[in-house]
Amino acid sequence: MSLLMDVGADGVAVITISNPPVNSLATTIIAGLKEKYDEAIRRDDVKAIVLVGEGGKFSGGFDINVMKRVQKTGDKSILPDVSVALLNDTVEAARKPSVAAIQGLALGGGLELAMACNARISTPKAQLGLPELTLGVIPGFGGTQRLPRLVGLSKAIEMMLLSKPITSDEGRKLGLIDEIVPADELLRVSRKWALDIAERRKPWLISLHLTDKLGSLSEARDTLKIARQQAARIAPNMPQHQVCLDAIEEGIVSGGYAGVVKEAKIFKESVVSDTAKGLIHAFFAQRTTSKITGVTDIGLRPRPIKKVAVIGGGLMGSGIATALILSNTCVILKEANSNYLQQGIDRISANLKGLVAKGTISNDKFDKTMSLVKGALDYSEFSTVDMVIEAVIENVSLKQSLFNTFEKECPPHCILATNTSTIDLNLVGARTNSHDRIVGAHFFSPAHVMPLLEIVRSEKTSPQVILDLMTIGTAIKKVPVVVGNCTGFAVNRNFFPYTQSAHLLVHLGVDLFRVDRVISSFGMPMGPFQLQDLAGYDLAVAVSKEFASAFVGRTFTSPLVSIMMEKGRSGKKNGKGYYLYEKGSKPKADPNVLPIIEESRRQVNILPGGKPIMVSDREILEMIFFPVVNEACRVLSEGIVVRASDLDISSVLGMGFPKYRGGIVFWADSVGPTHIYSSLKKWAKAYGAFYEPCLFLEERAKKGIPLSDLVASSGGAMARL
Ligand SMILES: C[C@H](O)CC(=O)SCCNC(=O)CCNC(=O)[C@H](O)C(C)(C)COP(=O)(O)OP(=O)(O)OC[C@H]1O[C@@H](n2cnc3c(N)ncnc32)[C@H](O)[C@@H]1OP(=O)(O)O
Repeated sequence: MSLLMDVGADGVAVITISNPPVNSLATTIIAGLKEKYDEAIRRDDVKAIVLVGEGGKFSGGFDINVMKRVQKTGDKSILPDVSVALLNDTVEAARKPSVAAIQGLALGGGLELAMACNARISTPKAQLGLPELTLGVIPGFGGTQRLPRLVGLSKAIEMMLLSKPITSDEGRKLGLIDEIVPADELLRVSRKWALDIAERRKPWLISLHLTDKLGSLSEARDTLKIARQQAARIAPNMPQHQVCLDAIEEGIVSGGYAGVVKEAKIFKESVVSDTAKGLIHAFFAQRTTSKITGVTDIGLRPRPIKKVAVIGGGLMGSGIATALILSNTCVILKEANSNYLQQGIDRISANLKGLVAKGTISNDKFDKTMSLVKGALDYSEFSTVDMVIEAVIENVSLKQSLFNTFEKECPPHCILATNTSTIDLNLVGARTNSHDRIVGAHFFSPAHVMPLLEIVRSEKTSPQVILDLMTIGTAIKKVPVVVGNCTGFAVNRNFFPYTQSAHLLVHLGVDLFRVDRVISSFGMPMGPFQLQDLAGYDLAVAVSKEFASAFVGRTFTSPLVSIMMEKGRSGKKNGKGYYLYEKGSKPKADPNVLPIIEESRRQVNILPGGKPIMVSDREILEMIFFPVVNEACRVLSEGIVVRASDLDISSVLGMGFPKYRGGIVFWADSVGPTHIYSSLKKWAKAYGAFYEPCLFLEERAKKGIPLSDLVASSGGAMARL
């Protein structure tokens, strides 16, 4: 980490920020910037200043580790005073102009630093944005004030509220960037701009003083009002959106400086909010998944995977193939007959057309991408593939025979992966001698959209194979999480009690639609019953049987889905589930389901004293999620994941657990293991073994140890991996 200042014969001081990999603005960098500026302003041989980032990136923003430290210690005084002391009083108030020379990216505090300069020169395609809201904080280095003044209020609000970066080319059109130049011209042109401003050949603009793009006060108020309504709709549980608008409004009503002061105050408060704690935890958790002891730290290098065979062109296989070809990997799609093969190719084509319709890819890219997939009815080309991903139905003997064939037809280096969501890897590979290269590649449906990839390893899977799959997973834009081998792996196993506890509550007399409402307002994308409508009832029945046999004594089997099917309801598939589905309108709760629920309640007959239980919304939430936490504890204690934060990120990306709550284990620790344990114990006594807390949870609750602290575990944890 360093900050160098080099003063040229032309009188331009070039200050280079160097803090790999993204030149984040660590506190020492910020202190160094202040020192270098003071020196540059003092020195007679300096006429102007150019700021640049080392290694092709301007800056990825304020060092997020500092915010994490504040959250841990509660000590806000370690947050440096950047917006007033550095940017306002030093950079912008200097007698010598500054130019930001931007390459690669200028995000968050990085862009804010650039906006305090008097001009910004950029290379093409640099990413510019203020993504602070995704971390639960607001821009805190003047971004809420300078961005609206440079690009206009509406665009600035859009960039901040959606945390959506723009390219420098778009920035040039908007007025954020003054000139686009090739990388090898960046420094020369930036120096010239700096001297031109110093010598008044170009205007000396101070972003905070600009007002021409703000519009009238009444227009601004209307824009802010609409933005507030949108924010309330898209981010109901996230306060940072509204307070960001408060800071913007202050600057418009009372002037830029007042806005900067208010923004700094709100920023500091937002750093310690629960939302920021959850989102910053998730930021690091997601990046930590790429570090696996014994795999990524032993000097192995990923082997190139150029060609992949996908077996089965059904929903999963075609989704996986789509994800691969979208990232330029050649795919051979193997099917059992030409009819199925055509259907598989059509599904891939439909997936891509969906992306064209959304504007995600162009028609040209569609053609190029489709040309990367080739259909096959035999194994003649398998001798050239680097990886096979089997995505056929969950039938053990079919899979065994396929893997036996792969072993014969594929080259010895080829990775043999299965997309099974349930079957033991050792069983899948039982008819091979290739256990070291057999691995689970568990995608989530739709596979070309869902970001999570569970990489399932058996005790025999080689580190090289795991590393290769992690690498291709990242290349196809998935977040790979390495997990151990067990029924349901990490995500499905962890979340089976979610649906079951929802069903149990309904059979204890709680209104089904109320359960869904409580869970959606907690932040899940939809309630468990609406999810069941969407996923399909056949799947619900099959999965429920699977878990009932794997986890004897801690499952709840509900007849409700079967009765729904008997009554001609199949969920969203036939438009009639717990909800009614009509094209163009939102799902409507169907009151005709109530007699079906009554019938199911009669069959199960567990209403205490024949009467429905009385529970608050908070209790509903806890009765659904505490059993999930309980299973998470078992997953942790069995070492199915290497650290608790992997389960957090899996729950967020695989199940839609609200990211701003940090993931399932992080949330559980914020609620407190003691409360979770005692609640489960109480419900186990009243309603049965489904709620019985596991030993891991009991131990942590009694000793006051956080669930995420695996080191403190008394054995068991990580034993498998
Ligand atoms: C007051 C201010 O307004 C507040 C702020 O500025 S808050 C910060 C705002 N900036 C951001 O939100 C950007 C966050 N970073 C990113 O989105 C992405 O890292 C990126 C687009 C910059 C680069 O992405 P990519 O190349 O895929 O690399 P990625 O793996 O994400 O990051 C590389 C490393 O840099 C770290 N990093 C990235 N941005 C960082 C930051 N702002 N602070 C600290 N570390 C950061 C990551 O944790 C990761 O560390 P690791 O190698 O130890 O796991």
